[in-house]
Amino acid sequence: MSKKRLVLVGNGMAGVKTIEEVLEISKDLFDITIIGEEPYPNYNRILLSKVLQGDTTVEDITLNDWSWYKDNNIQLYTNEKAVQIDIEKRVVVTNTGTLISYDKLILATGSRPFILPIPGTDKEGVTTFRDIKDTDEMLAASKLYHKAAVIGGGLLGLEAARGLLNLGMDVTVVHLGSSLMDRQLDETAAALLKAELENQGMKFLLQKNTTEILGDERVKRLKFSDGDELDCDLVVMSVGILPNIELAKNTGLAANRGIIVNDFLQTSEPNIYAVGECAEHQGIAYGLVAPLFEQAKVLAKDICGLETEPYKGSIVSTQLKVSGVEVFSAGEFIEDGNKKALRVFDEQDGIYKKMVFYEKKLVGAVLFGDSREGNRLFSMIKKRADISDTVKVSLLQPVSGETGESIVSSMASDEIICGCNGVSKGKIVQAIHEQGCTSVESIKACTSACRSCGGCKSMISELLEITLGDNFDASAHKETLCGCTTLSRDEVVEEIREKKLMHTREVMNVLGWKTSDGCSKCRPALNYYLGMIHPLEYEDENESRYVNERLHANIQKDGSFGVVPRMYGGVTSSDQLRKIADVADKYNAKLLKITGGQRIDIFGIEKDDLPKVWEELDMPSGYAYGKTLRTVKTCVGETFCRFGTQDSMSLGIALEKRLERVGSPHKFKMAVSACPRNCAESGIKDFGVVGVEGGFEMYVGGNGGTHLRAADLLGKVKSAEEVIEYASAYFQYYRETGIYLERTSKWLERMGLENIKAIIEDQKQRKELNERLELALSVQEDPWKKIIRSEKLKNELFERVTVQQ
Ligand SMILES: Cc1cc2nc3c(=O)[nH]c(=O)nc-3n(C[C@H](O)[C@H](O)[C@H](O)COP(=O)(O)OP(=O)(O)OC[C@H]3O[C@@H](n4cnc5c(N)ncnc54)[C@H](O)[C@@H]3O)c2cc1C
Ligand SMILES: NC(=O)c1ccc[n+]([C@@H]2O[C@H](COP(=O)([O-])OP(=O)(O)OC[C@H]3O[C@@H](n4cnc5c(N)ncnc54)[C@H](O)[C@@H]3O)[C@@H](O)[C@H]2O)c1
Ligand code: SF4
Ligand code: FES
Repeated sequence: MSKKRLVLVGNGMAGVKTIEEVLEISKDLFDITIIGEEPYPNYNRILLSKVLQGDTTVEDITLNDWSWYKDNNIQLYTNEKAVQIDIEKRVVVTNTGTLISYDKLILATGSRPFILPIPGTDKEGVTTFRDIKDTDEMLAASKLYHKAAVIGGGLLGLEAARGLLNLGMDVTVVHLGSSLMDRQLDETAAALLKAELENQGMKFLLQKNTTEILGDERVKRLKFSDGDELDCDLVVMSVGILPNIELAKNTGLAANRGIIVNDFLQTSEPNIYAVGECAEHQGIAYGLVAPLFEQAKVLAKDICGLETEPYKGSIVSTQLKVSGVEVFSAGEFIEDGNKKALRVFDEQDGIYKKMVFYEKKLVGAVLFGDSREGNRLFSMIKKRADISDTVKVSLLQPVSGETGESIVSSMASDEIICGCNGVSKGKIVQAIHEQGCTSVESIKACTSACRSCGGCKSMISELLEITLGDNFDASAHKETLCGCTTLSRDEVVEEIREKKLMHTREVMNVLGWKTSDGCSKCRPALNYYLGMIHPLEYEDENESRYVNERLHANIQKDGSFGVVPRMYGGVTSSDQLRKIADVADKYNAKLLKITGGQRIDIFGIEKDDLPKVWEELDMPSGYAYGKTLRTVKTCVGETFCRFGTQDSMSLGIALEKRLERVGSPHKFKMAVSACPRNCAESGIKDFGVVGVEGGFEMYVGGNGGTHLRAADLLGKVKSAEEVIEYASAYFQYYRETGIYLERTSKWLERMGLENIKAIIEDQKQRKELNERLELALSVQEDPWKKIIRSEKLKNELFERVTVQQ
């Protein structure tokens, strides 16, 4: 039987993926020809962001090199554009006059960037970000010019802006709406994202409508509808995309925004198909690879004559590829009358998680700051899983206990695990069984999974564990510090001590980090470990800290900040209250609120006003944002209460003054109650003290948050001095052995209460722990005062973005 002629127009990601799927079904069905306008073999467009950001090179993003076409007998025309289709004769005509006959024709012409219809877009220095040529243009411009304006604060614009920052440019993102990534994030997540990117050095002009690009030959300035202007010598236009449908339209195929296709990717002409960004299915033209790869699978089967499920549309998820930022969005992420949201917002650490439910189903999610659960939530959204028997908030916790079985194990074989590269669970399992893969790295090499954004890594690890069963070598799959290294927390800490490493960069270089900059998980963790190991020598890296810690205040939903001054033991004075009231009035505070830790939170302070507020308060920072001692809650105790057996306030104040400021793996809360009635809730604190006849009982590992845990009895002592000595030793032991971001409740369970007790009760070890803590405490100073004193710090942290009028 003679082969049929299959022609593909568009040598991009969706088209070539379809050909790969066809070849996998059979190499003997078709004589294949591909026409591509770009001069390259098929490459991974997604990774252009990484090329611009300096994480990889153009050479490394090729998906199928020239030899692949040859080996598969594919006739390839590059640098050639299909300009006409003769439906009667079944011939494609290219711009060079080449005639190519087909039996089946696939159009995969992708999209082109939308160019704003304003004067000046033809000036030198105005570019888009779509292909290798654009990327090269930006790389070259960064060597000659300094000020870049990126128009459009969507995924593409932000990834471009991060790349240009990495190239040393001064970058301003000009965005039409009031919040970034408005197609993927709600306002809260967008505000957190903006704050994080500002701290990386990106500048923003929101709600700015660009009306003209000014300059002579080359761009000099942008002009906005409100009359403002912005100097720039490079403009990147990233305001969305438009499907390439001209060829289809000229041929008379039905088209709307994209080329209209049915559930088998057929156009209005029986032998012509469309796939990828150029195709419109049920009114949607997708702009992400995962849905395009799903289409490719259906199309390949159909075209090869195999029975296939129809394509019914896709639910999409996105992740921003900017190092140091974890953002995930999937499905319907905005609530309305019928769709209800569940939000968890850890303001201290800038972690925000939102799930949107419709009836008994999870239909959307937004994660900021910690996106580990993204893949699992996405899988549940896609499956429309019934979650009526699940405690909803537990969906945000790692799989175990309440959430039941692992999502990966319940996935069907043809479900996609790596969306970026279209790799299914079945293909990965096959690689494990047939090619002996035992690690994510080998899976990457054998299947291409995990080669792009890395978002599928945890699922691949889980699949390896499930598939290899008893043969799974846990030590080979130990919990690494993060994806940038193969080392665990303990190994990294040991290496830092042994090799006397002093900077985060040095750790990354010497210990062979896979990324040049680390990520949002390892940078703050390394900063903590280095400070804990070298308390006197290490210079804290503010830029490695989370946004609240960097700015020493708590960012709020509306972008303003909450300020919490220290009130030792929850005790205040009329003088302090007057100052707080004055500051609140003067800086238009929106709310004054008594916190759970017995102090006052002044909400609604603008970022630029923070140093003035601190100066006028003239009180120490309450570290309400820090991974350190937060508060020591006290009851009034024997001073006023008739049940009180001990002076709880004095002890609370002494403990707070002793332990404040020094960093710990996570926040640390304390309480002192003067009798077993326990009014200060000592039983749910990291370290709680209860006054009893003849002394004090000390309780540890309590937690009153999401994972409620009653504290365990550490022991009983006679005097307040002994409490301070034990508490200090306990705190230091946690500092030295805790995993960054591990609360004491988890730490205690991991280490074992008896083991901890043995250390703290040993007089010699207790003394040594106290001495080491003393050393760390000796170099602490109040951060608010430090910033107020230093013009340089003030400028770095609170500088305004200036707009030329
Ligand atoms: C910088 C960047 C980063 C991205 N990051 C992500 C990401 O992280 N995750 C994600 O899911 N998606 C991402 N995307 C989107 C993703 O790359 C696209 O969705 C995907 O490449 C679309 O595939 P396609 O085959 O439909 O189109 P394309 O990959 O654009 O391929 C179309 C090809 O057809 C050619 N062509 C067009 N017309 C003709 C013609 N008449 N004759 C011959 N050839 C023609 C074009 O030159 C092009 O090479 C990103 C896009 C960019 C630009
Ligand atoms: N990580 C990823 O998944 C990733 C990365 C890059 C690109 N992409 C894809 O590539 C495609 C293109 O990305 P994009 O960011 O250009 O598209 P987009 O449509 O997602 O975002 C464009 C943004 O520009 C804004 N905008 C529109 N008009 C404007 C104007 N006049 N001035 C200023 N801002 C304006 C919009 O509000 C929108 O937020 C999308 O399909 C996207 O999904 C994905
Ligand atoms: S804990 Fe005891 S001493 Fe303290 S306030 Fe309550 S009843 Fe009084
Ligand atoms: S999902 Fe992006 S690399 Fe796998």
